[in-house]
Amino acid sequence: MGLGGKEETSSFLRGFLDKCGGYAVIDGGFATELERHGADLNDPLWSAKCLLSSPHLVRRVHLDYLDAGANIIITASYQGFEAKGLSKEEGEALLKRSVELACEAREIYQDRCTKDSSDFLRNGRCWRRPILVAASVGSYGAYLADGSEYRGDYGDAVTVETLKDFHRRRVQILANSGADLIAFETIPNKLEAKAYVELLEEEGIEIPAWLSFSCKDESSAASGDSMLECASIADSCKQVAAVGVNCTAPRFIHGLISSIKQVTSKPVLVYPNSGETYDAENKTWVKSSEGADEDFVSYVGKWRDAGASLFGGCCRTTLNTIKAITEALSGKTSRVDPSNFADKYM
Ligand SMILES: C[S+](C)CC[C@H](N)C(=O)O
Ligand SMILES: N[C@@H](CCS)C(=O)O
Ligand SMILES: [Zn+2]
Repeated sequence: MGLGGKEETSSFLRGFLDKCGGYAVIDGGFATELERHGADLNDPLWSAKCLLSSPHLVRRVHLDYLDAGANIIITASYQGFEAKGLSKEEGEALLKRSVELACEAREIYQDRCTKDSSDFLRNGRCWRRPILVAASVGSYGAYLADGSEYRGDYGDAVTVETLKDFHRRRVQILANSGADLIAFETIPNKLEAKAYVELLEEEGIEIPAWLSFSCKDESSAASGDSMLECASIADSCKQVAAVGVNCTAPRFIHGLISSIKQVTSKPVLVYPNSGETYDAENKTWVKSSEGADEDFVSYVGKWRDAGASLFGGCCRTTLNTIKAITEALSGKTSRVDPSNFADKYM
């Protein structure tokens, strides 16, 4: 979906949201769905393991989220691959493959809509609409595989320069992979936000990006850095098309949207997790002392009223979460009527 420069980059997501009827649906927990299909992700590569062992499953999960109503599917490139038993070349090929698989799923979905419009009429599964592929870049903490994407405690030895160097190659590759945007996900601190913004500028990245933070309460990123500061850093960069929060307990989302809205007019995205806590040692999720709130969909209307415009789910959310979000938004917005979408957008 080529863009013609930074001016277009900044308005790209707004145009997309207009086409979606004002609000867009992001997919749900990707690894969670892989595990539901039997994938064992107890591996340093985590969900990226399936790019090697079961690419058909990666494509299938993307397709399932499209069937659930997603407008944006996020690639399986979340976990950094360096020094995880792969050569540099193998790691780079895997990054490209992650985008190809998502693009293939989109193509299959769109072909199915074209060829079998009766499918749409029969069960509402297939409905032509704008769909973007977002290339995931998980934080440095994700790569460390010790749960530090939920703490942001990288230590004094890690600087903005360290982080830029760590992320540079992955960002260059994903920017030229055919993805529509880069999803910087689960960012736990302002240091990494600064590194991403500088990297986007230094490398002259021409596809848009979003910056999405993991947070520990209603007003702070996981490290304790203020959300106001984190979102201001994101706001300062032209290539950043949206700012938001992911893999965070639903109970904090409303306050976080208010903080973000105070410092930016860019679109706000939210894709919370189930409210459980990640146990990095065993690579499992445990009930939080405050309880899980899997069924957060009833809050989507309130989050929309607070100013968010992109909604999805992160870890431990499922196809049902995304179906319910799609339903909640289509009941309340001017999302395009599927029956005349083709005339307008295809
Ligand atoms: C979003 S977390 C559940 C991803 C996995 C983590 N980086 C790990 O390797 O343990
Ligand atoms: N896109 C990633 C985010 C993990 S926090 C996933 O859904 O697995
Ligand atoms: Zn998550």
